[in-house]
Amino acid sequence: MTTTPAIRTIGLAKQFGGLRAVDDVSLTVPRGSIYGIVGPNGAGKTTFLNLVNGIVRRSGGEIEVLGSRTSTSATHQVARLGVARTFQTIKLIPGLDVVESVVAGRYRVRRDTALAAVLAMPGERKARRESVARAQELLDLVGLRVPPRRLATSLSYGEQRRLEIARALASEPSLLLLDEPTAGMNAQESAALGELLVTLRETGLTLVMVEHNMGLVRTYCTDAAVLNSGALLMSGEPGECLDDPRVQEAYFGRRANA
Ligand SMILES: Nc1ncnc2c1ncn2[C@@H]1O[C@H](COP(=O)(O)OP(=O)(O)OP(=O)(O)O)[C@@H](O)[C@H]1O
Repeated sequence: MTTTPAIRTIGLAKQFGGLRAVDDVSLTVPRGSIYGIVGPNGAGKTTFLNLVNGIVRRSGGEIEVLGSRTSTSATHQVARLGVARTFQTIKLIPGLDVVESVVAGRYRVRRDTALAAVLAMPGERKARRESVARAQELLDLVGLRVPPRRLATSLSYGEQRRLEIARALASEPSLLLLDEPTAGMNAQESAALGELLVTLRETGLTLVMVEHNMGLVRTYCTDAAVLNSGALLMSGEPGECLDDPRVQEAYFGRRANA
């Protein structure tokens, strides 16, 4: 049984010029958790995710992902360890249909090459059939029931968010990082997403989610961390974190005491 955490940061720091976007953050995300990262606007939440998957390089401190030291790793190296990511702004490739959008996410596990695809070699045809079949399974898993040939960008916002998750899952990750997955969703869609996270966790995945929807964090996260001005304010059980007076103060300032 693996005992290394999904993510461990030690004194992690990122400066943009004079701004400390992430400031001395030491955090452990246990495997198998649904880990919520919350905090006011500009707290450093997205930057933290960007540091973990190598989109931005740290200014100081150390990062371990799935048992490997990744402090200086590039995004593709972190991806190869089994890390996938969705973004605050949906990033679907224009012109691709629903199934192709998911297949596009399989690059980490597909062994076929672009040349093989062009030549349509027998091995490539088999790999492609497998990729399409897996894409359809994943669309089912995320509960996206739309015609497979429908253009991805024609889906509703909530559907596109699900499609993004299916695409991220297509790389068969062990750790999925989600940046504000319910942004723009209504209450019903948000709750459905929460249920999806629970289902994904049951498959053995670790999920880390930056989220402004406190109800969702309280209901579905197993653990939470609160960032404020780049620093870790507290971490622990989600309800305890969200009800802590220091966290209320960070969110609402003096109004919390009024
Ligand atoms: N590439 C960058 N260059 C300069 N400053 C940046 C960059 N990325 C983020 N920042 C700054 O770092 C701080 C933290 O930003 P970040 O996006 O991580 O916060 P956040 O907690 O995710 O905010 P929000 O909840 O509003 O998305 C902000 O002050 C932001 O303006």
